[in-house]
Amino acid sequence: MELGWLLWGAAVLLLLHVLMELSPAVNFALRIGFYYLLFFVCSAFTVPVCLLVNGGRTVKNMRIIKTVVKTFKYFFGLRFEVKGRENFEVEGPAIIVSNHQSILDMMGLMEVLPDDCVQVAKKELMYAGTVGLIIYLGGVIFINRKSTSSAKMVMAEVAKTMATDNVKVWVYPEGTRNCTGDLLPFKKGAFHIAVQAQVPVIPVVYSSFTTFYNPKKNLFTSGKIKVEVLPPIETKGLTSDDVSDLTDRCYRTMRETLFRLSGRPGE
Ligand SMILES: CCCCC/C=C\C/C=C\CCCCCCCC(=O)SCCNC(=O)CCNC(=O)[C@H](O)C(C)(C)COP(=O)(O)OP(=O)(O)OC[C@H]1O[C@@H](n2cnc3c(N)ncnc32)[C@H](O)[C@@H]1OP(=O)(O)O
Ligand SMILES: CCCCCCCC/C=C\CCCCCCCC(=O)OC[C@@H](O)COP(=O)(O)O
Repeated sequence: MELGWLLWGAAVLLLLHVLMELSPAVNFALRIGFYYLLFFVCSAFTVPVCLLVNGGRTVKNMRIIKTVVKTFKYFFGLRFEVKGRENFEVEGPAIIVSNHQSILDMMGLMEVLPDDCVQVAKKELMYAGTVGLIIYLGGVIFINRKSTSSAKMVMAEVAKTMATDNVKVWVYPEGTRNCTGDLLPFKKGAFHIAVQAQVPVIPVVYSSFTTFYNPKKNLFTSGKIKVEVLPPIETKGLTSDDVSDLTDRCYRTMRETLFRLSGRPGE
């Protein structure tokens, strides 16, 4: 009986292997499906740990989440090469901005995430089952992208509380995923809060995923991701009139860095 189950298991694994070899679409679906499953299952196990250790919603839970998510890269053969970590060592709060290519960014985020740092996320993620629950417990700030006024109100509140809570805030200024190897124009929310709170902006750039990950081409192989944490950009003395310039400056620096890290000639 047991031998029968073993043979069935081996046959299913063999079939999956053959299908993956034959069809890039199956290969992609299985790998990305496994990625989702890891998040879903690990979140379910991590929720009680966070509740037991820290008692509820707090940024301290991010340390636990980070420890778990940092192991995921080994399943997918991904390597991160990080430079400039020392640039996170500013005293007090800061706004961290980075490029956002795909859901795989969650591994890159956790690879470099400094302590006491919360992220701004679309509110829909709160309803992603166990993942929603764990990111709620981690202190993630949820915004409603369909309502500019409500998103701005939440961001303004963040600008007020980040100093008192002494937290850093991680924002994806492109506002959505973009896996083209370039940057989308930046939204200004992150830069408004940096100026309102008079805290530095720290840009973080991840090299393009396009050589190993492309959902349109069913591509998802192993690969290396270069990450650079850039020097903080000060905002002391800046006013709301300077937000556009600050946004442009940050965008240009990050775009140049993205192209350099991705081995793409600049424009
Ligand atoms: C153990 C297993 C664990 C499993 C889990 C593992 C890992 C997960 C753990 C944690 C990770 C969670 C991280 C999740 C990542 C989620 C990523 C996302 O969800 S990205 C999408 C959401 N983020 C954003 O959208 C941020 C960027 N957007 C903005 O900043 C926007 O500006 C906005 C504030 C959202 C508003 O956007 P909207 O399109 O509605 O308007 P505009 O940007 O066009 O702005 C209009 C106008 O208003 C001005 N403005 C904007 N903000 C402000 C402000 N705060 N104060 C004043 N004025 C503001 C802006 O400048 C425009 O005016 P003008 O055109 O004149 O310049
Ligand atoms: C009972 C409900 C069950 C729901 C089950 C859902 C299971 C979901 C399981 C795993 C989800 C893993 C998601 C990890 C977090 C990904 C963060 C992310 O990258 O979000 C994208 C967002 O930045 C931008 O969104 P868009 O590009 O604008 O779109």
